[in-house]
Amino acid sequence: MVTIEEALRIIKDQKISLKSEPKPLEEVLGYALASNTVSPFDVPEFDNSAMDGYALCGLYQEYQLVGEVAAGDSKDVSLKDGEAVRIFTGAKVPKDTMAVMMQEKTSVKESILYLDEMPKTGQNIRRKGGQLTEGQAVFEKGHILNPPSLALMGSLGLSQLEVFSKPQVNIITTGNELVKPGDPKTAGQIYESNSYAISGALQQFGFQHHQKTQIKDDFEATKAGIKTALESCDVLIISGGISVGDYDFVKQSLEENGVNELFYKVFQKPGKPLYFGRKGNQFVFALPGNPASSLTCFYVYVLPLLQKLSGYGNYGLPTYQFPIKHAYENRFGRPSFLKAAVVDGKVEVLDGQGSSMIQSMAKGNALAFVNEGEVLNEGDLVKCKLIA
Ligand SMILES: Nc1nc2c(c(=O)[nH]1)N[C@H]1C(S)=C(S)[C@@H](COP(=O)(O)OP(=O)(O)OC[C@H]3O[C@@H](n4cnc5c(N)ncnc54)[C@H](O)[C@@H]3O)O[C@H]1N2
Ligand code: MOO
Repeated sequence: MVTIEEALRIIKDQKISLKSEPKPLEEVLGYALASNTVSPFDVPEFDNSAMDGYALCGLYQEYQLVGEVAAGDSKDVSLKDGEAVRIFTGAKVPKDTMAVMMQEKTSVKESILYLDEMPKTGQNIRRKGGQLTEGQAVFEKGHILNPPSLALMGSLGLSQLEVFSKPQVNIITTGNELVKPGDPKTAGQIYESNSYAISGALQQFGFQHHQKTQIKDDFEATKAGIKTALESCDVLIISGGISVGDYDFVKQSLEENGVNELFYKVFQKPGKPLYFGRKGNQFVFALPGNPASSLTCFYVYVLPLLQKLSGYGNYGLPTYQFPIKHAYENRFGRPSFLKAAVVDGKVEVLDGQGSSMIQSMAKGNALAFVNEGEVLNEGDLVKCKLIA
């Protein structure tokens, strides 16, 4: 049995080699960049107008109107002192423009432009290189591409990026009692639900599973199922069959498939019988079958590994501290990730902390960490991971 810290440290310390691939800009959200990016040109590339209005040459309150420049116009307009042109947001400002006045502060009579106020030098002009200059560092290798990053890369004209590949994930669920939702079931059977939670949590963080297999509680079937799954994945996530029952065959089947144990059992609730192992460059998590245990272990342990394998520098859900809404004592005898709801900046520990209870987790949005035996008073700060 290891502590939570030891388990996380073992995951963090895994030596891995990252793969990279070129991908189109449309498909790189959530990927980490595999190389540094510098700006190929100044952004913006030319002085341009921040407003719909008038580009002014010289600083006066009256000008002779001599033409128009729209966004995208490439013609070179030159202005003489005392002249102005109609201009629109994003349009290249004529050479010698001193300022742009927004149209709401102007009036025009017979080609004479009148300003309601004196313009100021540089007013409403977005300068060449104002955001980035040619050759300037934009992102370092490892930067995780979020929507504004995609906009920035697009604005640099980059249609394809070199990113770290994401791991291929397979899922196995185990249990004779499990029936696919929608299929008929008999007494003693239940509907299989963990794979939907795991697959959903994968999607929540930009991953997806490749194969999903359901295996009966049978040693040979488990061994064969694991062998097949390991033929096509970087990370195998198994749910159930990892405890000490007579029908829990996962651990032995992993050993017989050449998977080396890195830890088994974590001093925590839920998810005590969690297993983590490695075979070459492949990793295996066997998550305890109880629905809340399996999903909690996904968020706390599986997600950081998947992100590390995707080239993330910082991985795992961040921890935030919130004051607790009510007094609470952890009487579970183990450090606990409690199903909780963070609302209006306060955390509430929800009813229904059993490892099989998924309803409370579904209605909440956080895992609140409370140490073994810890006694909290209303307002005390609690470490939380937000899961929704
Ligand atoms: N003698 C002991 N018994 C148990 C221990 C222990 O230390 N000693 N640990 C308990 C804890 S803690 C957990 S968690 C479970 C984990 O057991 P397994 O990983 O072997 O899981 P199963 O026995 O296969 O299933 C547990 C529970 O979850 C339901 N389940 C399983 N898979 C699914 C699924 N895909 N969808 C929905 N529900 C699922 C299953 O029906 C069981 O009710 O062991 C305790 N026992
Ligand atoms: O620790 Mo067990 O994982 O669900 O209660």
